[in-house]
Amino acid sequence: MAAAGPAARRAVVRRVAFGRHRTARAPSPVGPVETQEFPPVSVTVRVPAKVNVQLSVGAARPDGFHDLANVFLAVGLYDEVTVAPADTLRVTCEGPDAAHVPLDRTNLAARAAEALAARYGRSPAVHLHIAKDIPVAGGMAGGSADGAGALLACDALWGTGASRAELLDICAELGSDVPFSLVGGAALGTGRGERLTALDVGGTFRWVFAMAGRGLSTPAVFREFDRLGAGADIPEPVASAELIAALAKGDPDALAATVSNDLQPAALSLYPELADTLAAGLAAGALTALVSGSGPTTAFLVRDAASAETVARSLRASGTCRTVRTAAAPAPGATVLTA
Ligand SMILES: C[C@](O)(CO)[C@H](O)COP(=O)(O)OP(=O)(O)OC[C@H]1O[C@@H](n2ccc(N)nc2=O)[C@H](O)[C@@H]1O
Ligand SMILES: Nc1ncnc2c1ncn2[C@@H]1O[C@H](COP(=O)(O)OP(=O)(O)OP(=O)(O)O)[C@@H](O)[C@H]1O
Repeated sequence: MAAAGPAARRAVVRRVAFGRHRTARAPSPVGPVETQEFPPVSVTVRVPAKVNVQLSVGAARPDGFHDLANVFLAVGLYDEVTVAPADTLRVTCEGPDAAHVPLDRTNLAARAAEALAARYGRSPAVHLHIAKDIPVAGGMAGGSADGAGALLACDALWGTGASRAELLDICAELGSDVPFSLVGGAALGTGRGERLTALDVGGTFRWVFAMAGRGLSTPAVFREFDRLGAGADIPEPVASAELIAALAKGDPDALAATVSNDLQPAALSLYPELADTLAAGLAAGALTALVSGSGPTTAFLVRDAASAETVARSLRASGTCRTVRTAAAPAPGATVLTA
């Protein structure tokens, strides 16, 4: 599953090095030709979005975070992060939501470059360009994807050779969702979601996503979860064995029967119109409908590609959302693209 695994990473980086970078040939009339590799000119990494098929949330911890049983599934909607040497660290972004993406050092891609540079005692001066297709503030880990993508791209550009464990450590410092953006596939996240155990997926799951008219702030949704649950006894979050079995079987009906999201009531409380989107997708034949993570993107699991088209068409016609996309899962994690 992990396209970002050490062996895979070495392989792709080598592909980039051989495919794209200048190789100097020293003139040598006799004897073997000497070759010398130059560092890459730029590196592009593709990173998937996620949907949470189970999101069980415990009580607020003293540090303000919540313990989770968080079953992530990477889906085939992608951002691409390109990194190239520059005089100073700067970020640019293109895509339908680009206007909502911060271009200063609060951008998760910039923070990732700074974190890796600090660890290796080097300058973080790079130009990071984000081609953004994942909705912003949509509950699909778009910023996290850019953080993981920038980290892997800088690692390849600078030839730092950081281990997978080191990269995952930096990811966890950047945000709870960032480690999963690096590894992709499917995984159970415990702790605040950053401690990952890979899960088997036995087939392709088809999804339709409805993007909402505005975003929701993740901290605000967790706060609303706390407000709605105030005074109640909040159980420890536990992963569902039935759901993990459904993923392993690749069975969409079984998965539809077991998905859950404890943040959904909080997201609906802050954005009540999402109930109309969920109802429209269900009426069109989706096997199940849920808010993706902290929302407000809504996710519809369907049986096959034909059903995805039907549900997508109905959602577009319903007037209850901004845009509609279809995607398959699982998707690989952050991957260096061939030069
Ligand atoms: C809702 C999810 O997307 C589900 O995968 C994640 O739990 C959120 O992950 P994220 O966006 O990477 O969030 P972080 O950047 O780590 O945290 C942002 C804020 O969300 C809240 N937060 C996040 C994760 C968590 N387990 N408990 C929390 O209460 C905290 O208020 C935190 O300050
Ligand atoms: N590279 C980035 N892309 C988008 N937003 C970013 C980025 N870096 C920082 N941000 C900030 O993070 C906020 C949340 O954006 P993001 O798209 O990651 O939300 P999300 O998908 O709901 O996150 P999650 O699903 O991980 O909770 C944005 O409103 C923006 O201020």
